[in-house]
Amino acid sequence: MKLEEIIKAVTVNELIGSADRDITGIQIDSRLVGPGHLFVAIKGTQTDGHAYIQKAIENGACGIVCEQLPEEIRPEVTYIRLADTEGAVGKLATAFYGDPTSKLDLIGVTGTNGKTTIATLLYKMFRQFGYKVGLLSTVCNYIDDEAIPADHTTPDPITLNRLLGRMADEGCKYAFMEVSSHAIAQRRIAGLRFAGGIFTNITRDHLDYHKTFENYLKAKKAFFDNLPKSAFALTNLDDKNGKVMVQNTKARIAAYSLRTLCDFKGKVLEDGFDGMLLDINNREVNVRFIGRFNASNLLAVYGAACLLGKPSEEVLIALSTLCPVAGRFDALRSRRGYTAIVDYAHTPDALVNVLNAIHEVLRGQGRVITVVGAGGNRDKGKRPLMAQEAVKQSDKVIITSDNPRFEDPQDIINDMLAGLDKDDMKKVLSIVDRKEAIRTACMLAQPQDVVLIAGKGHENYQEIKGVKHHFDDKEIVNGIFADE
Ligand SMILES: CC(=O)N[C@H]1[C@@H](OP(=O)(O)OP(=O)(O)OC[C@H]2O[C@@H](n3ccc(=O)[nH]c3=O)[C@H](O)[C@@H]2O)O[C@H](CO)[C@@H](O)[C@@H]1O[C@H](C)C(=O)N[C@@H](C)C(=O)N[C@H](CCC(=O)O)C(=O)O
Ligand SMILES: Nc1ncnc2c1ncn2[C@@H]1O[C@H](COP(=O)(O)OP(=O)(O)OP(=O)(O)O)[C@@H](O)[C@H]1O
Repeated sequence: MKLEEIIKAVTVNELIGSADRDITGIQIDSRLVGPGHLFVAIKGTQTDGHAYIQKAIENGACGIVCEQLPEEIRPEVTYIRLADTEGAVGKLATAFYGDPTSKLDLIGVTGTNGKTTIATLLYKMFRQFGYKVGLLSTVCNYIDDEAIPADHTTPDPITLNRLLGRMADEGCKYAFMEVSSHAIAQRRIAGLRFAGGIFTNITRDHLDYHKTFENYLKAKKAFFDNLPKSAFALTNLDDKNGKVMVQNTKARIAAYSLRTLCDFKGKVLEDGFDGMLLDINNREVNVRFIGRFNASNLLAVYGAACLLGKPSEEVLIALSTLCPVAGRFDALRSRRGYTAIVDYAHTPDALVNVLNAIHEVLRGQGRVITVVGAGGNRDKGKRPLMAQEAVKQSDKVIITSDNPRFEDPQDIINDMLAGLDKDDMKKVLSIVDRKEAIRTACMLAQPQDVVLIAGKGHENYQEIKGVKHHFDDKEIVNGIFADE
């Protein structure tokens, strides 16, 4: 593609060299640059991409987008100076990858919890309806049935547009994506035209990055502020910031709730460890999901599907066939009679919700044994809160490692224990080895009990001192069940 076509997408302050060049790739990382690429220098959180301009040229870049020109200007390179490269890169990538969101309907899901669940269920549902569909999610990205490993909730703008470009080229009619607050703040989604946005909820999280809850809220809200008029903005009225989230949007507002009468109103009529009976807009549907928060997620899925024009009857039928997303309230039954639930509740609020859901179903007929940890090198403030919430609603708590990254797992456990008093400690064991912790919880369980394995057991690995080790909570539980 010609450079002049790409840079039409942004306001250029200064152009040095020819814009009549063929561009074969676009990069924000000099290490990925190849011959004929356009390199965009971004001031990041760790380093300044401007320091790598010469490296990018050595690797073959023929165009440089920057905020400050380098001292050495080379005749064989075109330099494009503009005011804000971070804000521009998404727009440049969108232009380079053929404006994918003009060819498919992109729906973004944002909020502290529920993004993966809702985006994945919409992807599954629309494939059931017979469409080719894309998914961009923390667990894995999909271009229809092709799985592409994910290393972010929302990828960097180049990867994001490349994936969306492939989805459009391969005939996907819809793409569902998780939109993280980091991605909004860093404008990874700039240049994309959304057909819809869904808000789940907002509670304390990611304050290591956003610093204050207000900044975190502002980042999420910016997503809705920037939706186009043609899009829908589907919000959750059960969250206290549900209305605030959409107050400045130009998009068509719709709402879902388990409490208030609105566009998509639901109610839990019956619940058990095998599923729930829901009432959605006065029609009953059996679903294979557990917990009120999942009823809320399913309402969002229902609402979004209806807003995308699917008949409500068809959507209800599809809802009844959907299965839980791996590791999201995954209930496993032991031959000894107890239930193990693997859930990636990794915020205090998610932990409260999961424990509430377990108690709603247990109705005092069994005990709850919780295995919980907290991730390393992230928001330390939530560690004592996780321990406190676990203790409040469990009969026994085993505090253990949970993706410690570069930190010493024992230090993280100590931060969690610091939130507990002497009485709390009577219920608590700490076992650093996560496998051993799960095994001990299962050993302690009696028939009727529930073992909750919570915390972000980072999908299928644990990063310990920077090295990733395969680790899958569900695999461990199935191994224990096999030995029982
Ligand atoms: C703190 C943070 O969010 N950082 C993100 C940010 O990188 P950065 O600003 O820190 O980049 P930097 O390291 O300072 O480098 C600046 C620039 O120099 C470039 N560079 C750097 C070195 C070099 O040799 N050559 C070179 O060109 C870099 O490619 C970059 O363009 O922009 C990058 C591109 O989009 C992201 O990959 C990176 O994510 C880091 C790896 C990360 O871990 N982010 C997490 C916190 C994150 O984004 N999480 C959210 C949600 C998680 C959740 O909900 O649980 C997500 O969406 O995944
Ligand atoms: N609507 C909800 N309200 C509160 N908690 C929820 C909700 N949906 C899911 N959870 C809890 O959060 C956990 C993570 O769910 P999910 O992966 O869907 O969220 P997420 O927003 O994608 O988070 P992440 O991107 O960090 O994985 C679930 O296992 C459950 O414990």
